[in-house]
Amino acid sequence: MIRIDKLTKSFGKFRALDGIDLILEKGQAVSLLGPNGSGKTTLIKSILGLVIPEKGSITINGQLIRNHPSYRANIGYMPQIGRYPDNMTIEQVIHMIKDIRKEQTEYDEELYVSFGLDKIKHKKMRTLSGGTRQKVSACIAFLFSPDIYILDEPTAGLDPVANEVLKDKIATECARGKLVLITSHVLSDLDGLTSHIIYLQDGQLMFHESIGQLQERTGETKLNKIIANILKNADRKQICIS
Ligand SMILES: Nc1ncnc2c1ncn2[C@@H]1O[C@H](COP(=O)(O)OP(=O)(O)OP(=O)(O)O)[C@@H](O)[C@H]1O
Repeated sequence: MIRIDKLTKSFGKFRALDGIDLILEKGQAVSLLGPNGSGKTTLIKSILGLVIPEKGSITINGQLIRNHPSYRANIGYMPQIGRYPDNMTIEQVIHMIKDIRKEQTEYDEELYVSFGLDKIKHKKMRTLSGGTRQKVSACIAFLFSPDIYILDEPTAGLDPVANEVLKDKIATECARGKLVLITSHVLSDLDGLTSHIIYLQDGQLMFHESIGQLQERTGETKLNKIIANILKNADRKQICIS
């Protein structure tokens, strides 16, 4: 579904992504992990066409994205921090987004209702808490039922109930054959949800494996233990080599 070949992006002399190769398939819930500054957002922005790589290519459903900008209509994006006009109400923001795609007449408003946004739709965006803004961002990402969801720290600021609502929604969409790419620093939020892990370090791909493979390799079941185990062993190898 998404194929990334030798993707390289520098900001000045600094290389943020260094020859990344990845294949992501439909029905997968892929967690994109790595320390601060490892290149996760740059990779996401490259897929969204918001960052132009200097080398390499990204293909979605067999089409090179640089030649087919319309591919973006098939991606639901939830940014780390959603920015909306302060004086608009929740309802007005949702209407504005729907208006952008007049040709679409059916919407997925499950999250709008499950999050209870329908009950506070007359509230202005500037009056909303951080978590409620996150809920609006999630609703917008899922509104047009795209085939691909890219969710950047989606659970940050959500209360435990909303967190579960969103996780259920992600699992449902994966079961329907959608591809979900998620970044999060809260690994416990990804437990039970993720089918594959991509781990970036200093702009390079450290590993890309299924949860099953990682559990077998480390003997651990929880994501934070799996990652800790791999990083500990990677450190040991480095110490042995140097
Ligand atoms: N527009 C830019 N100009 C210069 N450097 C940038 C730019 N965008 C990103 N970088 C640098 O590229 C590196 C990767 O940044 P990126 O935002 O992709 O990391 P990240 O893995 O998403 O980090 P975090 O976990 O903190 O969100 C960082 O060192 C960052 O400072």
